[in-house]
Amino acid sequence: MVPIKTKKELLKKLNNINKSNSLGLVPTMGALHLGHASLIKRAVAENDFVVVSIFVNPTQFNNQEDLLKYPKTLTEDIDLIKKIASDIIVFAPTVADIYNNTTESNTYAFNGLEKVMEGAFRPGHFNGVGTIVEALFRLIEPERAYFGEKDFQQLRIIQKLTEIQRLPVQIVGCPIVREPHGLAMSSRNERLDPKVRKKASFIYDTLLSAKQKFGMDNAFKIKEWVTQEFNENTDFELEYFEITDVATLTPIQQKIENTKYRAFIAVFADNIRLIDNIALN
Ligand SMILES: Nc1ncnc2c1ncn2[C@@H]1O[C@H](COP(=O)(O)OP(=O)(O)OP(=O)(O)O)[C@@H](O)[C@H]1O
Ligand SMILES: CC(C)(CO)[C@@H](O)C(=O)[O-]
Ligand code: BAL
Repeated sequence: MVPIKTKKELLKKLNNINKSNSLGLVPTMGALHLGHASLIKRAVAENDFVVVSIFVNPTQFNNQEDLLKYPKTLTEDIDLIKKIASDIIVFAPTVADIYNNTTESNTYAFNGLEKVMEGAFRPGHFNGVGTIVEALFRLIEPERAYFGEKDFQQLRIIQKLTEIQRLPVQIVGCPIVREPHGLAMSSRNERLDPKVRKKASFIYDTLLSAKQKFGMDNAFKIKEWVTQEFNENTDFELEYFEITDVATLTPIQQKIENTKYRAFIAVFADNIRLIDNIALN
């Protein structure tokens, strides 16, 4: 399995596939783990052909250190993909090939979705994500594309992107895969000190307790409780905790009748930023 390095080569490969075959796309930034594997397996089960893209997209990073230190493990990534299916097409282009040396993002209006949580704390992030995902969709023209609920807000952004840009692709959301102690799998976990990584189950434990308390308390009280928990824990620094109406991802303070809620969290551990989320009802 040899990764395809250029758009031109990829188009040549895709042109050899009969148009009656379905094509699934799994966009990633590499350093693959079992969370990615679950997306790839689902794509393989639901499509005749699958493309996995591996591209650390510079325009979605608002922090240069985060970009420079992003783990890169292409050889191991290929091994993981090969074990799932030998005919998966791996697309691992260079920045120059994708952006033609102008690393500018498009500007999108995602109906306010881009202004809360990840959008608020990572300025320009969703414009960068939209730019690369739109470029991949236009290049590859998949019938289905697979995204993880670990990045739940991103999943919603991509659904909005396909709507506003009229991109004919079905977006498939996949459940969060966790490490044995509950920490959501993430490529950035590789950068954690092993001791801190073990302790980071604290993040998911907090979400589980918040879910339990949410049955009895209001959103404001839960937020106060979570803030207090993090104030007392010196290993982790809370960036945000929000309870949202899952239909709009608008943060709420009070419960509203007949509404589904989801809680979102972003935390720094060892200067590494981790996110997670949970359905509350
Ligand atoms: N634990 C997980 N469970 C399910 N899907 C996941 C998980 N981790 C990542 N994904 C999904 O895989 C796709 C590619 O994600 P990406 O390559 O950024 O990996 P990542 O582990 O999220 O890395 P990081 O959070 O460190 O950027 C995204 O759609 C993402 O939501
Ligand atoms: C969707 C994506 C591959 C775009 O670079 C990235 O944001 C990710 O890995 O979640
Ligand atoms: N997994 C989301 C991509 C990012 O953190 O930039």
